[in-house]
Amino acid sequence: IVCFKMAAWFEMRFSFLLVHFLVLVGLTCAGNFSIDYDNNTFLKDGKPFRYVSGSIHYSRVHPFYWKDRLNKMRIGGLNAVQIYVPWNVHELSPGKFTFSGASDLPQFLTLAKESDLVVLVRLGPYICGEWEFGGFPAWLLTENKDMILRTSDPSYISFVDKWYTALLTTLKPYLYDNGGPVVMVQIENEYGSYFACDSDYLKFLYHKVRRVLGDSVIIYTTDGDGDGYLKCGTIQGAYATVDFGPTQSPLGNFKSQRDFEPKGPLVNSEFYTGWLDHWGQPHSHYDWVNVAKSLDLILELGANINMYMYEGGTNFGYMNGANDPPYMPVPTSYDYDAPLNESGDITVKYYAFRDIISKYYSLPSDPITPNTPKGKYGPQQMIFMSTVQDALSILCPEGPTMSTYPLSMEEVKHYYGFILYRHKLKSAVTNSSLVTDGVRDRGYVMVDQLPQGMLYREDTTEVKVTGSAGQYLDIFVENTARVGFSTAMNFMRKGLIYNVTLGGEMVTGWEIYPIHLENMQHVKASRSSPKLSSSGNLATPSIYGGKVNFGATKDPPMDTFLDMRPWAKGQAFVNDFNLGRYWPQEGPQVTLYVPAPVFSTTGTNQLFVLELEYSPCSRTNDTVCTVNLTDIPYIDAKPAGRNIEAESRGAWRKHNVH
Ligand SMILES: CCCC/N=C1\SC[C@@H]2[C@H](O)[C@H](O)[C@@H](O)CN12
Repeated sequence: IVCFKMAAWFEMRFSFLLVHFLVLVGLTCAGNFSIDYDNNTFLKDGKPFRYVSGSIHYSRVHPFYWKDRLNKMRIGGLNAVQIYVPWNVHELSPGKFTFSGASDLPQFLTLAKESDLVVLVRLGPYICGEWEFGGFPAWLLTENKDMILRTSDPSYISFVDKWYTALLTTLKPYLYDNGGPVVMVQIENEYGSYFACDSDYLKFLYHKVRRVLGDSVIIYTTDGDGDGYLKCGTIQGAYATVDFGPTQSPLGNFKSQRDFEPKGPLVNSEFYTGWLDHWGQPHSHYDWVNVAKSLDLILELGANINMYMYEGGTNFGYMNGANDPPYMPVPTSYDYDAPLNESGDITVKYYAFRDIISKYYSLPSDPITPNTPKGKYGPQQMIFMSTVQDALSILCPEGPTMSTYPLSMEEVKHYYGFILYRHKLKSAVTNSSLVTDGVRDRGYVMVDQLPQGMLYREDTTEVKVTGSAGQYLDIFVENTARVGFSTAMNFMRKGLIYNVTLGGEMVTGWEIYPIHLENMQHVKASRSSPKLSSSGNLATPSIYGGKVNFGATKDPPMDTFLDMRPWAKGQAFVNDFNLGRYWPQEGPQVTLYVPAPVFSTTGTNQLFVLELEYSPCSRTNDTVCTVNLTDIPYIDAKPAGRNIEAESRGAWRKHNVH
């Protein structure tokens, strides 16, 4: 308003100066964020500025809670947040872009600005982040299964170009120079850790951003703190930053940044406050004292810092990622042992880091926001509804694709979750070997819905099968995640990706059923029952449902945690919201976070579960057919027994963490 009145006053008196004045006013009203190389600092509106930032991923927090988390981050003493833009939540199919609902990036940026936080946007197109396929949409693999990701491969670049145009035009109004919160944008992600080292690719990304966003926004890169990483991860014109975890000598960690940026602000773009988990591994935990001391040392240097993660959140649905080798999917919880835990609650790290920050900056006067209340709703009655096979007309309304040989999920354009491969036996088999090393990633083998055994990509490629001619041989495959790191990313097809033999003969003639679990709510209770394998530890993958019982309370539904013990492994929904995967017997995650906003406050609420292996339910005794809604999260169970695979996973962690 001030700017407008000033412009109007000038127009009445010196219209010939108006053009010049408006330009001046425009610059004055908009912000300006730049690098002062002589004084090794950022400048925000001409004044030295050091950011104390935290990573939060909008795709991992229910939109209802975005404001709550951002406000807690501000009160925690932060003046900035860093986000990833996952391509696969914004372009669900080629050319169809969405920035709404849980993918409403403009809304998230608006809320960040309202919380007086500037935003560092990590554009991708690759984001790593233990997110499904590192953020890449899986349909890229349908377009060209030989595409070499993260290179100047023309088939890859053509899709990146279209995606970047949609993203950058959406982002432009939110640049700091245009009055928004976005002060810096990152291209790619730890590119120096990738085998390709394709500078033409980085140049393409850099110039694309410059063409759309203009010359003033700071473009940056992030790499591990080693010259070997920055050698291929940096590009002329983009400010090079590094990432490293708790350290007693941060100046040493910053040396590699100084080797590439002799002048300019020190920046640690990922200061690890905790670490990622893998199914079957102990929950990662970083001691808060050690992390706080290191935070203090970094702030004492005057360096800029982004704490990764500050709010980890949840891999809802099928969006968890995986690492390889060996293949190791990450759980639904992305708690990361972060200062704000998965459900946004304050932890000891929050208090500790806030105290450290208060040595350097005065804290907001607001009181620390209380944690959201949690509902302890107790046991929830479930009932068997149907086996997957008996519900195919609902779960796969489009019907099967017929094929001589198995087709991958990408070839039938079904990218996430589950798919059923069916073959009608031409002759009887008795204890015959079914063999394939093409299952991606877990396959449940059945004949006439009777479980025969399980296939797993890492160690089980054979199952003994018995059946009669005319019976259906079914292989129900779970895609447990596409790897989001290393060269392995380029070999990420899912479902059955190689042929199958039975008794030494090639199996030909398949019906292929993509499974749409979001249709579970329409499945009618069937009269059949799941069949139990001879070993007793596998039952026909089946769907169970139950009406949520909140008890006598009149209060609106609260955040709660779904404890699936003693069920084995599967996928859980509340109404049509896909909470994610559960696997309590594998651990370390046992409970699934259920954000309150997924419950209806007016109608009834339903729980739906696809159980893959074994449920406690039986026709004769439904008192045991329950799941539990508790008020306490449990994500650090000790995986049972010696697990060679888990130990080798530990090797990955040692090998890969720089
Ligand atoms: C040498 C590469 C190590 C892999 N980098 C990791 S493991 C945990 C974190 C997140 O994935 C983050 O998205 C990466 O940028 C850095 N990082």
